Amino acid sequence: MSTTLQPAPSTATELPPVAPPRGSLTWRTVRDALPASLRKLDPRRMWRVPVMFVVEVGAALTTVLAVVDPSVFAWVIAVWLWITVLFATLAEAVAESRGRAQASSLRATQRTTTARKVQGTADQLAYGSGLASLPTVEVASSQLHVGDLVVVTAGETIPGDGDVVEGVASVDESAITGESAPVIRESGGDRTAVTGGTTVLSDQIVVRITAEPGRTFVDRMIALVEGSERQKTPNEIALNVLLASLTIIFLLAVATLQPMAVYSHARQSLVVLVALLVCLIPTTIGALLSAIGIAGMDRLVQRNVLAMSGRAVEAAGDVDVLLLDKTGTITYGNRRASELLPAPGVEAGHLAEAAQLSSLADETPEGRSIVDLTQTAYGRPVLTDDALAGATLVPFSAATRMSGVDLPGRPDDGGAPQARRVRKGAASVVHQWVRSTGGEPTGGTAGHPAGHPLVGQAVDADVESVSAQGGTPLVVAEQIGDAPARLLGVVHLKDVVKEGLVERFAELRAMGIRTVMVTGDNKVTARVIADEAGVDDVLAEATPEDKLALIRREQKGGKLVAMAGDGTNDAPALAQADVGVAMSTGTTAAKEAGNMVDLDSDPTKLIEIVGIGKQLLITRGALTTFSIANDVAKYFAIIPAMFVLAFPQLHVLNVMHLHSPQSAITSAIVFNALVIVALIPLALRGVRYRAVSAVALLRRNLWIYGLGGLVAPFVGIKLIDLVVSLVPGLR
Ligand SMILES: Nc1ncnc2c1ncn2[C@@H]1O[C@H](COP(=O)(O)OP(=O)(O)OP(=O)(O)O)[C@@H](O)[C@H]1O
Ligand SMILES: [K+]
Ligand SMILES: [Mg+2]
Repeated sequence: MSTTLQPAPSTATELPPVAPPRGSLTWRTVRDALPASLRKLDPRRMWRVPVMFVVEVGAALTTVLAVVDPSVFAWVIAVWLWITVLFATLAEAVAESRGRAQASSLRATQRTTTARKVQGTADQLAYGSGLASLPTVEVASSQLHVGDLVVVTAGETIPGDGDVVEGVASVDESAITGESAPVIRESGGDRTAVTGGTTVLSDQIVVRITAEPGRTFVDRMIALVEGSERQKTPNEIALNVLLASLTIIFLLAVATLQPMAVYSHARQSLVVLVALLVCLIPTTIGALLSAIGIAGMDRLVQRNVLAMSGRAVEAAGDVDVLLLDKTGTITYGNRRASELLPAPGVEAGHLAEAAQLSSLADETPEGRSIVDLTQTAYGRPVLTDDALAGATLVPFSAATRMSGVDLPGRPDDGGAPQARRVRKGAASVVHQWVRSTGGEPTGGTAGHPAGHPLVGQAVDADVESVSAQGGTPLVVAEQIGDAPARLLGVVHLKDVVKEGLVERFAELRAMGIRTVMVTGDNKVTARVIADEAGVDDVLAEATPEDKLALIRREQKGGKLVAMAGDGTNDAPALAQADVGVAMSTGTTAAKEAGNMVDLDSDPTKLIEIVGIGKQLLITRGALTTFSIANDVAKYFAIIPAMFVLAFPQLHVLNVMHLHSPQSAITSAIVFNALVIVALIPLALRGVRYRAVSAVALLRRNLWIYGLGGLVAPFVGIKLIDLVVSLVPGLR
């Protein structure tokens, strides 16, 4: 197996076209979005947003009235009502336009390529090596099916989504992530997944296809960014119900206004009543609601995160607990063997040989690094595959936390006279294994036939010291024949804590979010790393079931839980979490279990995801506040002006001194429409968001958007009235 990566041959890769900056409303974006916004005027679509549907019906009605009984006033109102609806559909179309651009550049990666398919079955996987040398046939990538094995060599395009089952390679994923730095993909560990359409830069890998053509990751991504899969979230539905109820209330209010008006000899025309209704119902938020949701998804996509549901994005905004795994999340994740610590009375060479033997068929990066170390630092020749003839492999799993090999005795052909079993893994489980053979791992002699007095304590001390440095200790033990197993020593796996985590976790704490590190590693290592990284809590020696149980426990207590993970062992927990972010490098199981995928495979991005979720909720809240405050203010701004002729006493309330009832109502309608356009950039960009507590944010936003919403109509309507009053026919 090749573990050194050859330098990458240079390949020209095109980056996706740069979309206009978020939240900008240039002529170009408007022009591009115009056809889509006109299509969205279809009442069958509009119906889904009741507030805007009412406006559209009102626009149609006033148009008819203007035709039947033409007047400048009626036409102006009709036109501005249509503009109001159009601004709403425009907001949504502009929000979607980025996704459309991204989708078309993604489609470009979906060309059919030729794949070299291995003529064999997955059974040949048993030894985890030698697949690439099997005979292959060339087939079109569109003909590949789940379970097929394909060989991909430097310079070739990976023909479909899959898991690397053999080898290690550097891969250019820029076609999908826009990130030009190559990434490592390798078999066995938590970096196995590859995406169709990406290019192998160096070395050779064998990939097992995991998605049928047409159902690949890129297909899903296209559907997502285009918004065709977007469904209203529960929160959006609730808000829509609220807006619809307000609409009905105002509809009744306006309907009952007429009898009173007639009674007081101030009968209002139908056009005025429709205009008044539109002014009072929450059109601002009704028009922008969908754009806010799309923009939130889009902000995630810009950070290379794909959310499979809008619900997940919202949940991210309300998260209470964040679970992070240690290896690869808090640490860099390239855990490598750095040192062998033999037990007293054990030759270093003997420990090295046993460590190598038990790692030969271990396809995890840790396993490979052990083989490397025994060769480079301990000069062990590489054992040939022959050394494993007739052997039974015990593969590593997160549930057993141990791996190894059982070799048969081969006295007849000059091999070892007795059967031999070697194990390596977490200290506690290797201890258990030693006990199961009748050995005593902690006692003075630690099952050592030579009866060395200090083996148990010495190995324990080494485990402790490796852990105290934040390393992962693997204990190696061996059993010859039927004799009790004995400890041979410790392998030190080194990993480094990522930089800048302390600050990020502090930020989360300020937002009121608790961080918990969950790891399969031992308590001491876990504690050391947790302290260095600054997480709030730690769960060590966790099996996949423990992770799942922890999430369920938190959820029972009413908490929303987010988790980042990459391993197959994380999949159950990712599925259970309210927000499950799978690393794109991770295993297919993990990617299918979560409700978000991070293309950059950066678990600390959870922090940004939480920020984006919060920003989405805050933006929606702020604009709802603004919209309703605005409508209330409009009521007081225009009602006195409308009735001032009938009730001269109202003049006291007519603080705005609007020109005439007609100009008042026209100005209010124009203002109502312009507010929507004015707020499109904010809806797309999101309200500025800082890491402070939810209560402080709420208070601040109530002030800004509540008060702003109350004041704005008075200023805006007055200014527009000054202009409108100059128009003949509206005076
Ligand atoms: N290749 C291996 N062979 C034997 N034992 C291993 C191997 N890799 C890991 N272990 C042991 O199993 C334990 C759990 O594995 P692993 O670290 O993958 O768990 P995890 O739950 O994914 O936690 P994390 O990834 O956060 O560290 C390790 O701490 C180590 O003791
Ligand atoms: K309104
Ligand atoms: Mg892991």
